[in-house]
Amino acid sequence: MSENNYLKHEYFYNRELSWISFNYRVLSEAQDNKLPLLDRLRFLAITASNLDEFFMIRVASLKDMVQVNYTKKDIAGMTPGEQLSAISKKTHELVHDQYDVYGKLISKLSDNGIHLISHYEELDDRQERYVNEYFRSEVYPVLTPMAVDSARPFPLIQNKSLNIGAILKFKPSNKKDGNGQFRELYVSHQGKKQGDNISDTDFATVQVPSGLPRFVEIPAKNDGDKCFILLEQIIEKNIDKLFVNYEVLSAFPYRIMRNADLSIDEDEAADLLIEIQRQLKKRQWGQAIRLEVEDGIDKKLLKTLKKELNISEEDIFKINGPLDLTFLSKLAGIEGYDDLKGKGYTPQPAKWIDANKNIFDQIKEHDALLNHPYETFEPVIELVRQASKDPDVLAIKQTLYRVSSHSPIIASLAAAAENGKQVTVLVELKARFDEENNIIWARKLEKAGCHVIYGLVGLKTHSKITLVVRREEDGIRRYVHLGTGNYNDSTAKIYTDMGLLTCKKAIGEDATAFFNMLSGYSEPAAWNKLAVAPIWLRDRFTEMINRETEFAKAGKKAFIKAKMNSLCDPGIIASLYKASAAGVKIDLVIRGICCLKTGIKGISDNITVRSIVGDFLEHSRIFYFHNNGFEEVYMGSADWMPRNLDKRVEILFPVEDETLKEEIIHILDIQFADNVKARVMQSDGTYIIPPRKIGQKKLCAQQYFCKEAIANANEKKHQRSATYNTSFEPLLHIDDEEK
Ligand SMILES: Nc1ncnc2c1ncn2[C@@H]1O[C@H](COP(=O)(O)OP(=O)(O)OP(=O)(O)O)[C@@H](O)[C@H]1O
Repeated sequence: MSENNYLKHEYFYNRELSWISFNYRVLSEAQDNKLPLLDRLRFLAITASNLDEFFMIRVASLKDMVQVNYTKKDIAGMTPGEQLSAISKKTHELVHDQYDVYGKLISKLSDNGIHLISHYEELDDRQERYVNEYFRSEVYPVLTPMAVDSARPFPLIQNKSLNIGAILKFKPSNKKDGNGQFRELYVSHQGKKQGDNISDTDFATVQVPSGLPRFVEIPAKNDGDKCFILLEQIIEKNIDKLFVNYEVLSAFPYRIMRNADLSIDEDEAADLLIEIQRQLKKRQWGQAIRLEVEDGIDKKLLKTLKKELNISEEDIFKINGPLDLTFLSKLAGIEGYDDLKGKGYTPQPAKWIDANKNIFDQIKEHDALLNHPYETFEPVIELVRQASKDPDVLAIKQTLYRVSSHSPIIASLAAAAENGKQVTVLVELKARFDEENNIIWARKLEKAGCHVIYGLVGLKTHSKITLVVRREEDGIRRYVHLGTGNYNDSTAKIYTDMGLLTCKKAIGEDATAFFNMLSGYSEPAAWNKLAVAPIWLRDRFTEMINRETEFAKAGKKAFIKAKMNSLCDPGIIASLYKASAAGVKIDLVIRGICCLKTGIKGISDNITVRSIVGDFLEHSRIFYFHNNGFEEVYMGSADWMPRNLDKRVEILFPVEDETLKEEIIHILDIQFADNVKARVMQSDGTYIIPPRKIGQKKLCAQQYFCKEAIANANEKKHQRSATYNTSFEPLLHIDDEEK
């Protein structure tokens, strides 16, 4: 059967619904009462920010399709309209479940002495005085109350902003608050008289300032407790002070989400930077696609919002709790309360690289594998830092996608340029939601004398590669770092990513060709080792999958193992189905979206899919092909998604050193053995905790790797000290008591 026979709608899950199922897996972490309370709060916040992004990008894009009457079905056979209906139903359920969890967590927090005021009526006199004073001194000066009437149009409400809408009634001549002369003047200027419809009730809105802390600590009722109130509650309580001469009939918070997708026509944009900056301004005012309001909101207020924001019923979310739960991530970091938090983890010294030694000597001796965040990101920072100072280094080239705000890598690159080295930085400006930040440091690098290039027009450069060219006794040597995650030292502490440090000639030559391709558009005749998207990578993956199919057909052992964030490429999935049908065993760890269905008779019975959601964000992309016993292991920046394979510049690189290869296979195998955080996809698309056989121990892959990294670091320490016995028992299992 050809691949096309595997492209039937019934063989695929819709990607958006699969994503919602992923966010449910994150939510189930927030529901897990074995986890520390504040960690659960953090997971709940993640589900909220994930959902925001989902609406702004995916839902917005489907809305665009519906608007232009695009009715083409997706791979699962759903039109954009059908997808939107299904998404609306599922996200309403998800939000309901989020707030169910929220209620439970808040009540548990309260049991532990951390109280979050849910309505200002709960305040006692002392707290009320505190809140009113806080409003007067900190909040009031920042607010901009905006009245809406026939002469003043509905203001542009910012994307993701939290606002308070109010229905007001004019109170003429209230001596205490002024006598209403200004209002009368205004009314008369409109040619209206007192008592005309404008003076009856008005709508007004005020933005909850995003620059002020979302939650404010106030005196607690009991000694030793902590008590917080949300900023919108403080404003709601004092809203009459914003609208003197009015009676506030009702006031409720609301939040809107707008279409934030940037579809920059890069072919036409003369200057990419200017275009992005222009788009950034525009983003604020995209079409409203979601309105969140408090359950119980005044009907008249809701009607006004609905009309003015031009939003349909299914896009309105009535919420039983505070809007925008992303504030919980900050609350989860509250000082003290260590008993309510996880133990935390400090990335350990890397197994293969000693921070105190010359990094080039070490890479020359042996390729090095880095396993973040279990091992520190320091060797990557150190590579660029030492290169910036090393008199023998001639050039540094690096792709940068998302960096931390005070990136030591940026500082080293700038220092290298100032030290007279050729520094070329390929900056990907279009990393979603990060554009403004990216422009700032790109300019900083340019000022320092780096060649900053902005990638290929129309193709996002998602690869993570660094090349250091060094003059050595026997000639020029190229040192390369290749990774699965961004050069971001902050996220490297919480995202699981892998890296390879090597000075193998073949990879060094490819690295040079890669940068020349990006800066000079010169296409190499052939690559030694790397497979690069968008031209070569899809074919390479397909060939390697098909090769396993052929081995299986020939009655040989055939095995594919892969780990990635998302799998939704129809072509790759069809190749996997074909391979499975031929007898190839395929084990996949897919954290997020997975459009592949397991358990289809004769199609995917040999495929297993599991997802791991844990304290660290699973982010590495690893690929294993049995290759008739000549095992091949690859890592890279690309998921099996059309955007990665066809629209981005991505790199897949092999790990050829036998010891490192074994390490990676071991890393994959531990993830396949996880029976704590893993969830296994069932043939109906649900995910379940893998059942444990009697006597089988619990194994949590992330905890396992933490312990292994600690054990490796200890072993290294012991080796250095002559007084220590060097024998060491590697940790093999997590204790049964462990969560
Ligand atoms: N432990 C966790 N579990 C689940 N989700 C998490 C966790 N930690 C962070 N996140 C969420 O994951 C999001 C980032 O995931 P994503 O796969 O989009 O990463 P990325 O760096 O954008 O990927 P890419 O390499 O494709 O650019 C964050 O915005 C955050 O909301």
